[in-house]
Amino acid sequence: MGIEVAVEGLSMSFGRQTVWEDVSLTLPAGEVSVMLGPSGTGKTVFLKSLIGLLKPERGRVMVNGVDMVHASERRLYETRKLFGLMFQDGALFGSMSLFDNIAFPLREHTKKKESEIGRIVLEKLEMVGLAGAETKLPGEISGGMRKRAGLARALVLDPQIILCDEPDSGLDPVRTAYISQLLIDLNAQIDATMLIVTHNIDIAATVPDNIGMLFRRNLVTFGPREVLLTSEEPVVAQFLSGSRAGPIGMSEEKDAATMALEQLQELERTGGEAEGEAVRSIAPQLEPTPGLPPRAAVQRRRERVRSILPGLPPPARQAILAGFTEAGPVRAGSGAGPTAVGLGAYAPEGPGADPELPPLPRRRSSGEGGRS
Ligand SMILES: Nc1ncnc2c1ncn2[C@@H]1O[C@H](COP(=O)(O)OP(=O)(O)OP(=O)(O)O)[C@@H](O)[C@H]1O
Repeated sequence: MGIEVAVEGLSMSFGRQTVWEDVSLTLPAGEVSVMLGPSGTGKTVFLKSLIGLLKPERGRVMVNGVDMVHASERRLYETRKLFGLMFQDGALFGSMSLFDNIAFPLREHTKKKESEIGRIVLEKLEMVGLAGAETKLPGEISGGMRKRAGLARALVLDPQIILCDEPDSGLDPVRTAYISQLLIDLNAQIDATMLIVTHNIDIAATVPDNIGMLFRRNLVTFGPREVLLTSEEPVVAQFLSGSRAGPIGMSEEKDAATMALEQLQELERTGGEAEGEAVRSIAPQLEPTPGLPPRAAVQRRRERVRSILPGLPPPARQAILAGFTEAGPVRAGSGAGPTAVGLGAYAPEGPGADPELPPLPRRRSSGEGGRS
């Protein structure tokens, strides 16, 4: 099972520029969390701070008893092995084949024999739907395939925490739906704690168990997905509806006069109806592809959320309780949820299959799948 990541009072500045301050949250073990936020609010900086690549000036990041902010280089090096990091662009070495790129962490950090390395690399390539592409160079494949290769590389050391920086950037909506499904499938298979940084509302609405949002140097919210998805906070409502009316401007923030004028225009346009209400129905969460095991995190989360239910806002409470009584999450392609509309399940295998899209994951046993 994945490891919990506890962030306590974290503040980060570059010189006189405060990126965010006093951020506290816990990524629950084995659950999938998303961090949203407009451009430039410090999502990538947050991700890098978790793994100790950047040093916030205050606060702690506790992983397995190690504080990633203050630990010695030796302890950091050891603890980083628990992490798999998927960079925005895949961060592959252009002159190396996919095989060598994915084998790189194994050759650097382990003493495994080449035969064992080969077995692991091919297994991870298959997990991300890239079986057969091992001899390709990064320049010979699409952006979506490069992202999946980056994910395969993040998996080779069997991480217990996976950090994904904008897995959807540069991808069309169909490829984004595939990567969403892939992330849920991976969580089902390895039960790792996952944090995904993204602007993408479809990913946020359908993939994670928990969602947070950074804005104006603060963590606006972090908690069960239903809390943000039903939130009436103006910044959240604007972000979810993709509207220009609200506190988020072209350069992240707007002045008060511009906001007041926009609110007036919006009131005139809608005749006073609350902006964004139409998008407040919650899309069902994706579930693993049939044949994969159910996500172990689902049951753990249910118990965890039940224990904090009384302290949550009423709309979130209602949505959570409704979710408890419904049949459960859906898969991309089932027709439910914004990402799912019009998509098939995974691409077909065999002749004529789209080489850009992953094949159906290998089935573990015919009796598994679905949710108990
Ligand atoms: N190494 C660095 N040195 C100085 N400033 C930095 C550094 N890294 C990031 N920043 C600044 O920190 C701020 C947050 O950047 P970050 O890339 O984390 O934002 P983001 O929310 O991930 O944005 P986007 O969604 O556009 O990728 C930006 O103003 C950026 O210029």
